[in-house]
Amino acid sequence: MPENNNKYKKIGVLTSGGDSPGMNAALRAVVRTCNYYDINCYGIRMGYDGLINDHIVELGPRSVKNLINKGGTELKSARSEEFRTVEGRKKAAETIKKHGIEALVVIGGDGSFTGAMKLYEEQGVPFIGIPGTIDNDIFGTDYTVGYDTALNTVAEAIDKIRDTATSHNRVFFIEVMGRDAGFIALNTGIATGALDILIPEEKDSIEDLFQSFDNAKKKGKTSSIIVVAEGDKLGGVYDLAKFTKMKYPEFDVRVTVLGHIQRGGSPTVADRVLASRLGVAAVEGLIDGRCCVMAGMQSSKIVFTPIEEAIKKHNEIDKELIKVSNILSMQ
Ligand SMILES: Nc1ncnc2c1ncn2[C@@H]1O[C@H](COP(=O)(O)OP(=O)(O)O)[C@@H](O)[C@H]1O
Ligand SMILES: O=P(O)(O)OC[C@H]1O[C@](O)(COP(=O)(O)O)[C@@H](O)[C@@H]1O
Ligand SMILES: [Mg+2]
Repeated sequence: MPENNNKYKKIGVLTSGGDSPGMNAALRAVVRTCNYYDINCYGIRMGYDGLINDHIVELGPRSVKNLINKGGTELKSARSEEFRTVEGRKKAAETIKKHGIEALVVIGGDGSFTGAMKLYEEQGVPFIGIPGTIDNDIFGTDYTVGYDTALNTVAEAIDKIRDTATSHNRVFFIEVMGRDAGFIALNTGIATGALDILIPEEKDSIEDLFQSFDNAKKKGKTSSIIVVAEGDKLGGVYDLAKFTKMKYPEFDVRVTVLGHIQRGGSPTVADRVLASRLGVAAVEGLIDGRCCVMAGMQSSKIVFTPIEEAIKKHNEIDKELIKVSNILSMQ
């Protein structure tokens, strides 16, 4: 029998915040690792709402069969307003106590980790986080679970838009997800040969955008794709399209908002492997007595990062990527 130093007998697992492809693979890994170490695993449905409302089911290795390839989250997710209150978190702690759950694995993003930290500080419930969000906006891991799948979904969609953009000599503004982060926009922009990429981390100006159009005209380009992160500060895609049309009345401008298709679909191999490794690491981390950390992957190695750092610090946008995009798009 493998060693379970911390003597945990019951661990709960939940998915919270925006779902992401690979959350199911992480769940499967957590459940099966618990079983390996002779720990009973409890699935909490609907994120923190499930803790508050006692929606808890015991999960064994067979309960997570046929899940590794499925998008979404079998446990379901929620953005729980009640959990943001001290009262809500008290109710959550009562449910945890009632079931004898001793620690949690929280699969989610920065918001979910903030909530878990408060639950620990106020109610003493230990936890380890697994970064599950398409946004890749969490410090302490090179990639979050779901990001790679989202990149591929976006690239496939933009490739299709390129076909019609080229056929009609059109300019397309394409909005991709990322409330506060430009990772999806920057990487898919490079991958799809965007003329310009607008992200919240960079100070863009409309003049810079117009300069890209002027340059494209000079180079003889007849259609263009501009990838815009949802959280870009310059304005939304519709305003950008309007201003562009005002400046260049001869342009045939269209807008596509890719929206929630970016969050669905079967996870890529990279996401499945990442989720599986982090799921095992999270349970083993708890067994080793770790708390209030996030299991992440840096340079292909498991790294545990204090949750405050994971939330507060930010993965910097790699300036080299911006340079690559600029060099390649302006030729
Ligand atoms: N400051 C906070 N205090 C307590 N709970 C929070 C806080 N921020 C987020 N949460 C909880 O975590 C949930 C998920 O957070 P959210 O920001 O929506 O997604 P993500 O975890 O993907 O970033 C919220 O709905 C809420 O229940
Ligand atoms: O599905 P919702 O609630 O409309 O949220 C949309 C947001 O969720 C995300 O897809 C993921 O964000 P989180 O991981 O923080 O939940 C963002 O990119 C997007 O802005
Ligand atoms: Mg978030």
